[in-house]
Amino acid sequence: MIYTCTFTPSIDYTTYLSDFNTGTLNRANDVYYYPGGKGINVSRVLKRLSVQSTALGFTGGFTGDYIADFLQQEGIHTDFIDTNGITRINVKIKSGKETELNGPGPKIAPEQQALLLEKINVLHEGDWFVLAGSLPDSIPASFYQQLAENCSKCGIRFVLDTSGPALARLISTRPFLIKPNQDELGQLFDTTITSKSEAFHYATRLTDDVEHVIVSMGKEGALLVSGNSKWDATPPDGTAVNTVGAGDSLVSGFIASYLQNQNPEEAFRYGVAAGSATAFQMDLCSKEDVASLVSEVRINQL
Ligand SMILES: Nc1ncnc2c1ncn2[C@@H]1O[C@H](COP(=O)(O)OP(=O)(O)OP(=O)(O)O)[C@@H](O)[C@H]1O
Ligand SMILES: O=P(O)(O)OC[C@@]1(O)O[C@H](CO)[C@@H](O)[C@@H]1O
Repeated sequence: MIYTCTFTPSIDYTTYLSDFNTGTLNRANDVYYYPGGKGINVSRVLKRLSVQSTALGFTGGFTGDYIADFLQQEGIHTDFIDTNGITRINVKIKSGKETELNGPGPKIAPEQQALLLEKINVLHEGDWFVLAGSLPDSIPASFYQQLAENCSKCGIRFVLDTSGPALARLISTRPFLIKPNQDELGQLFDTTITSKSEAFHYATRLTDDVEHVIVSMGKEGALLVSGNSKWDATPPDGTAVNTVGAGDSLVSGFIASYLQNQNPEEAFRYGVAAGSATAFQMDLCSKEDVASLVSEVRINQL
């Protein structure tokens, strides 16, 4: 079974307008209210790729109810913990350029943290635990470390897609897969990454601890380093409409394919196709979208 865990879910209030200016009134042409947060996106895409998962995490208030109802209507099993607060609304402005305004994560009390540990204690060998999105400062870093170490000890595949100090701290817990984007990888090494060769260089420095390191680089595609093997992917051509969730779709595509044939190169190809399929439309990709792009992903083994 796959469990995704989103500490900081959101409603993604996604607006389309022809022109956006700060310091004045703007009127949107179209608005959409998607359930968001990285782990939730992973669960949504997995479902579209015919893989069932349980979405864990912390939600609250009317926005939290909206997210849970939306996911349940899509046939996704949810098991959220109530925070007693209102889940954030993240604003995504599409006006040729993409501008994002993400709210702060929830305050999570010690008893709510304990509830999450209880839920995770039922996982067993062979399960997957996908910890994705920002991790609130209200929780001590030792808590995340404990979660991750429990996974490693029990033979649970731990997938980590977060950033900043939490990513730095959890690398040593031996995740199965991490997927920083190029900025997040740069932050990890206190540098700025501007090319794939630099990204390969830094990704390779993580392979003692991490089985598969994927670095996503937007329209430049992505790279995968697994042990001594390295692959570079060029994505299909297309017009980006909404890239929110593209990285999460890459993670979902990788997992969905890996479950079938345990082949990292094929999983990577499928993941990149899923990332691009999401980038090319308003909401997240469908299985048909991914199938139509997969042969257009160019993979080069180095
Ligand atoms: N403009 C684009 N054209 C083609 N493919 C794209 C484009 N943007 C993203 N992708 C695909 O999606 C993958 C992930 O994108 P990106 O690197 O932007 O992820 P991210 O920064 O983690 O995004 P998010 O946090 O919003 O999920 C890329 O590796 C690529 O395959
Ligand atoms: O603030 P975080 O947790 O870093 O990112 C949250 C977020 O931007 O990531 C998802 C896309 O990956 C969106 O659904 C969501 O709004």
